[in-house]
Amino acid sequence: MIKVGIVGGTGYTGVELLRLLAQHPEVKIVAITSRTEAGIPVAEMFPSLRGRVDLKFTTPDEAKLNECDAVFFATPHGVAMAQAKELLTHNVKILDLAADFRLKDVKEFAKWYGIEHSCPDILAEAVYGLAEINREAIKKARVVGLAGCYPTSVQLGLAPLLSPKSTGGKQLIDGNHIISDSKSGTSGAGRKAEIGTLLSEASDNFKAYSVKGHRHLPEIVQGLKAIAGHDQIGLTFVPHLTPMVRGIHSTLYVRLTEAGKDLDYQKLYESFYQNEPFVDVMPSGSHPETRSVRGSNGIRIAIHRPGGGDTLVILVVEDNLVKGASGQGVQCMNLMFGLPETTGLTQIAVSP
Ligand SMILES: NC(=O)C1=CN([C@@H]2O[C@H](COP(=O)(O)OP(=O)(O)OC[C@H]3O[C@@H](n4cnc5c(N)ncnc54)[C@H](OP(=O)(O)O)[C@@H]3O)[C@@H](O)[C@H]2O)C=CC1
Ligand SMILES: CC(=O)N[C@@H](CCC(=O)OP(=O)(O)O)C(=O)O
Repeated sequence: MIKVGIVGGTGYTGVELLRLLAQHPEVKIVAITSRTEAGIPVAEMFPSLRGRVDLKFTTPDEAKLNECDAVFFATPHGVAMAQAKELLTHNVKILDLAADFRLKDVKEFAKWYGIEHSCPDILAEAVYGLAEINREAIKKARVVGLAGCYPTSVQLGLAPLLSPKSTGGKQLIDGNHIISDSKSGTSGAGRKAEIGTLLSEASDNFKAYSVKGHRHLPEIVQGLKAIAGHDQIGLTFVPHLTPMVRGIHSTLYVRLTEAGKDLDYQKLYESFYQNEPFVDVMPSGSHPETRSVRGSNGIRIAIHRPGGGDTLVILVVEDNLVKGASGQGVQCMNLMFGLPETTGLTQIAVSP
């Protein structure tokens, strides 16, 4: 059994990790931390875990994280990098749900996250945690910086149009003018008390935010450049807050080039994702719904070419807490420990 610790067990991604790992046949959860709830039984705080998780929250200092095989950080940005060195000296593998190990450029990290990176050497060896793109590197990684929630939907939605594996090196789209119109449920903002996510503020309401620049923009651009193998990427990314709890819906708009006008994009996507257990390319003309992935590690994609014109519209849905966070983490952990990638992740979505 893989001995797993979770730092930040009271947040939304932390409790989602508990839900998934408590059902994982190869995992034993041995430590779960909370500074504010230390000493409280996990199942008292989350009755959904009664009879399934028999642990109490401990402070991060008391938790025996060095004795784990893997530690998940479901914490704010900056926490994982402070503990990474110590854990690595004890051969503990690290999976960070925050952004400490995502952006490779430390100046960009400081600019967007407002903190200096404390371990650039570990950042240099860390692998970006998006299994469909980076599978082989994740298998060998000691540190994985799991992809962000919005970035997962945008990168997987665009990868077949940019990756030389499917384009054969041709520029099928104008990479400098990509638009991502993305919407998230309120759980994306975490469990902390904030006015914007109060029921009376967020329900019966809909708005864009961070149009000037969201911290996921550099992460998505970095990822798209890596997928494409060139730097000609320009992205307009506009996130929105929707009155739902879980789910992300990204609507992606791209302009086809002359070289890309005569292709069958349905076939291109189906072929690119044919062996991916968590990516469902829906039949042509579909309109995927967020509830079709709610609680599952699936991501559903549909391709449209309105009026047969030069604009391709790609619709992508995922559960931000599963494929956008904790499920992605378990998928990467499976790869790091040589397990079948779908182990513990075969839940069907809760729909309706
Ligand atoms: N919500 C989402 O959809 C997604 C979130 N993420 C990322 O995952 C991380 C966790 O997100 P989320 O679960 O939403 O956050 P929450 O705010 O819901 O939870 C944060 C957790 O971290 C703990 N924590 C806070 N500060 C510290 C600290 N300094 N040291 C140790 N533990 C700490 C908190 O417990 P306590 O204070 O009691 O210790 C709490 O359990 C964030 O970095 C977020 O950006 C990534 C993808 C999607
Ligand atoms: C709705 C909402 O507020 N979403 C969050 C993003 C989710 C998140 O936690 O970001 P990471 O994936 O980088 O960890 C936001 O826009 O800041």
